Amino acid sequence: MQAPAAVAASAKVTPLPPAAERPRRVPHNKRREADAPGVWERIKDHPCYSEEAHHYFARMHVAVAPGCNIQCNYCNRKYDCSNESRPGVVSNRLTPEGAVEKVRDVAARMPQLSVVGVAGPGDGLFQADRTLRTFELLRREMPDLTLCLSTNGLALPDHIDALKALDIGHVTITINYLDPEIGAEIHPWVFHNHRRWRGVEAARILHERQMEGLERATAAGVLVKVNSVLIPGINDDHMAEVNRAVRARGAFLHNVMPLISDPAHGTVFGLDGRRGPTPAELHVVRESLSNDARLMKHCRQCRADAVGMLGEDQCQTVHAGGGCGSAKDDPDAASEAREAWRAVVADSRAAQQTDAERADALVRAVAPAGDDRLVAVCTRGGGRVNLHFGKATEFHVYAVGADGIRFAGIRRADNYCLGGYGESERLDTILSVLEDVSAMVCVKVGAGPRRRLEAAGIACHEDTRLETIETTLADWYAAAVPGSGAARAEAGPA
Ligand SMILES: C[S@+](CC[C@H](N)C(=O)[O-])C[C@H]1O[C@@H](n2cnc3c(N)ncnc32)[C@H](O)[C@@H]1O
Ligand code: SF4
Ligand code: SF4
Repeated sequence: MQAPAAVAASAKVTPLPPAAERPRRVPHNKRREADAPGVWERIKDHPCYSEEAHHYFARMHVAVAPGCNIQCNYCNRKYDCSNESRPGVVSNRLTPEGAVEKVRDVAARMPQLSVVGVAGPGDGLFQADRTLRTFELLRREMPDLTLCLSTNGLALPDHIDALKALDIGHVTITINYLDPEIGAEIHPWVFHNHRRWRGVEAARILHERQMEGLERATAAGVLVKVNSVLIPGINDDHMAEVNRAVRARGAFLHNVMPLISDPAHGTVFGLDGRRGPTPAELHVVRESLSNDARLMKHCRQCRADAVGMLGEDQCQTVHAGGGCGSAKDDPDAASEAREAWRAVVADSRAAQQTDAERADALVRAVAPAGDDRLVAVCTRGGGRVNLHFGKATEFHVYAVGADGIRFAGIRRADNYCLGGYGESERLDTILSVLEDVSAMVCVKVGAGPRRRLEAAGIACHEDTRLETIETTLADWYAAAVPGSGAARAEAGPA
């Protein structure tokens, strides 16, 4: 095989970054993430199915599905804002042929692209012919890309065979409730069997179809992710039951995500003033589900036309046709570049494995029982502590303690530093999203924000080595937790 640089040159793609800058994250979660034979192979390149993979691989949503067969009180597909990043929002709707052209264009410039999904702006199985046609064209032209679908599940039982025939092995179903009384508070109507159903009857139909779709999809070997929107006061006390039910029916991952609610979005919940959960409330619910590895915690609740690595959406530049260069279409060269990127990632993973496993084991060995701390990490990717506090637009939160180093979620807030000065109101928001966090780890933090963070009980730890997150956290832990430094010295270097 050609060297990555040669492949990149021949493909006229964005060259792979120099070796020193390439991500070198360790798949220490691999065993936790994939506990059945063959599963790791199916998730290792999927940025949504594997937290570890999202440091390496990009996804692209193609907005070929405008219509929807149900109504959710948190969704308003008419509202579109180019600066807004949340589900259902989209700037351009595509035909199947237009979608393939877009994917071809992005793939030629982004060797990290591994997954193409249909995720709205409506439901991919309401006008299923558009979605299936898109998959068929993509499967034919770019067979190495993983194809993926998100649906509310109402029409899923009717399309399992068609999805299997196209080798669609990853499907997400949104399931917010089991009890139709609760469901009726979330979904006012569904359109099924040529008529509109309302209230509890509608919610019962949706529930039965979701369970049937889930069972049939998992029986057909599809890796199913279940999305549940956590809506305080409606389904928060119900979430454990939902979790048990979907796991019992073979769901691979459960993504409990916060309600996004704002009157400006024009949704029923937004206009009613129903709030989403705070990050701390979301954390408590996720922890109560206690099946850590099978919970997705790195979801960014993307737009229906999102493109790029999770957390750094490039859809505006890509859809505007600029920003990434102007590579000529050349599917073979782009496919070789993707292959080369996968090889780079495989090497990096192998090389770094020991490092993070050792850090994890070290923390387990030295942590006093019951000591579990949440730490917010500033990273711009690659699994490293490599970002200044003032530039962070999201914090990767880890639980560090007797259970080792566990990824606990992403907390988003606008960055504090606005080029030379800091924004006090933004710091207020950051402090509120980090309310249950006991430390913040970054490359550098200014004296002003440090004072406010520390006054709020958040210790600040600077580390300029650009080390992996796990190694930095193990070092921080040894320094921060009384007694663990000495134990660490006995255990040897991380
Ligand atoms: C990618 S899917 C779209 C496919 C399909 N229509 C569905 O809803 O499952 C969008 C996901 O975002 C969720 N979502 C939409 N609006 C939301 C909001 N305001 N807050 C939280 N989640 C939301 C949906 O429930 C769904 O899980
Ligand atoms: S199913 Fe999806 S697209 Fe349809 S209303 Fe609900 S969130 Fe919106
Ligand atoms: S919304 Fe969540 S699951 Fe879907 S592409 Fe974004 S990160 Fe992945």
